[in-house]
Amino acid sequence: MSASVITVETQEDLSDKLIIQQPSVGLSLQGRIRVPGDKSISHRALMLGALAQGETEIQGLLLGEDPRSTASCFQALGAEISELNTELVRVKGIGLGNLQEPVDVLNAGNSGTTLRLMLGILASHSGRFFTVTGDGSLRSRPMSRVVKPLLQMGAQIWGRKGNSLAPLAIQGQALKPTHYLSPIASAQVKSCILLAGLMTEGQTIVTEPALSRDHSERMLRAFGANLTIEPETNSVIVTGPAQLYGQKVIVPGDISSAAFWLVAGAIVPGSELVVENVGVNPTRTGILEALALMGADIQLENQREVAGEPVADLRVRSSRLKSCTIAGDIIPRLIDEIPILAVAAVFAEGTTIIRDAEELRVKESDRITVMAQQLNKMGAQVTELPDGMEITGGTPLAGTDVDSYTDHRIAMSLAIAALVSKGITTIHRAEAAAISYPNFTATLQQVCS
Ligand SMILES: O=C(O)C1=C[C@@H](OP(=O)(O)O)[C@@H](O)[C@H](O)C1
Ligand SMILES: C=C(OP(=O)(O)O)C(=O)O
Repeated sequence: MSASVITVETQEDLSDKLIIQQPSVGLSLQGRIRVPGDKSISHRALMLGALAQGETEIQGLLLGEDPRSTASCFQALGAEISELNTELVRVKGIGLGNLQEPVDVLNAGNSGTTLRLMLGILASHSGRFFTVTGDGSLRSRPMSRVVKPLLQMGAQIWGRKGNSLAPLAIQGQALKPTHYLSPIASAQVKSCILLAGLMTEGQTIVTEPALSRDHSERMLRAFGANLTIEPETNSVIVTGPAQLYGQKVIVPGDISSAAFWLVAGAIVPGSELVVENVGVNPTRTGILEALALMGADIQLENQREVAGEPVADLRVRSSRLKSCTIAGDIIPRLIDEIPILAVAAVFAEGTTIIRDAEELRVKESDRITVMAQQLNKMGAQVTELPDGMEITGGTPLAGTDVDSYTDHRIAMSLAIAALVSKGITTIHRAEAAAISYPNFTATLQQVCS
């Protein structure tokens, strides 16, 4: 059904206001859509392509700001990367150990994945000096989680606040292998150490308390690294020194981006949407399990494997949602989807509890505080917990002025909440969506018309 009014106004400071007016006649979302390429896989394809011998071809790369940051860092390190597009990006690798010393500071922008994974690569490139930084958000995010294990491997890294904050300076070294017992389940920590282990003689082992996304393991193996996985202990072993060889990578749609449409389709009455070609790697499908617990009607169709990653089309039909509790080992498998899950909980009957998610406090924004404050401004009942949120659903929302705090996932989550809020919602600094989802507003307009 048409009639919803969605406009974007660009401000003098170049930030965007996304204005969403709820239609007076019922809105329902319909159609078949695609979401942009997976952000985690896009970063890794660019990085491994740069480190490999020979050419890597990437289809379906995410053209968001974060992978652009990765591409520009690795260009500055000597890799030849063709113009970024979704059809075909070619990366001419320079081979492990051959990165150039860049003539300027490497800037990871807003991207934690770029900075943390790149640190493992730089620290192990002996004889070269690197400096790395990021935007205001990234410069406030903790880097000690990767600096500490790298120091344990003999790396030389300096930075603000006891080497815990960017900007950081790195003197590349031949590292020694380690067995790192990570206190947190983090794919960025795991991947950083595995990448450092590629050039390190012997067995580098990472053990994490719960399983985090395994895209690095899948892609490293495909590129020729010697990797052993011990699922019973959540451990990965890389034996170095490795050689990587250029590959063909096909990037599936990002389930973290699909999550906005899954929740929108579930909460907007009378909706039916199909999100095609979505990556459904089991280390990422916590959102599907959480929404199923809440009574969402989501079906996986046309399940297949594409270039080493499971893929499916996801059909969602609106339904009455009920509350649930989300905690424990599922958290790393839906960590980026918690802001949109909070929106689902606002429209569910009963009180939803989200716990063990303190990581959200150190993402692009403090996603617990920001989501609670912004949803409460719209009339929701969200209470902050130290490690999550308690959300009592069922109170109708009313549009008002809200702010993304320059966090892409917050901007898009608030836009979906606005579809079911009375009146007009204005989302300030909505341009943040382009970090992971450049054409979000266009797809929003498409499903609403
Ligand atoms: O490795 C990755 O690509 C990512 C890992 C996650 O972070 P953590 O490893 O910090 O949990 C996730 O939040 C981030 O968006 C992407
Ligand atoms: C946390 C995120 O990304 P990163 O850590 O790479 O900035 C995210 O995309 O939600």
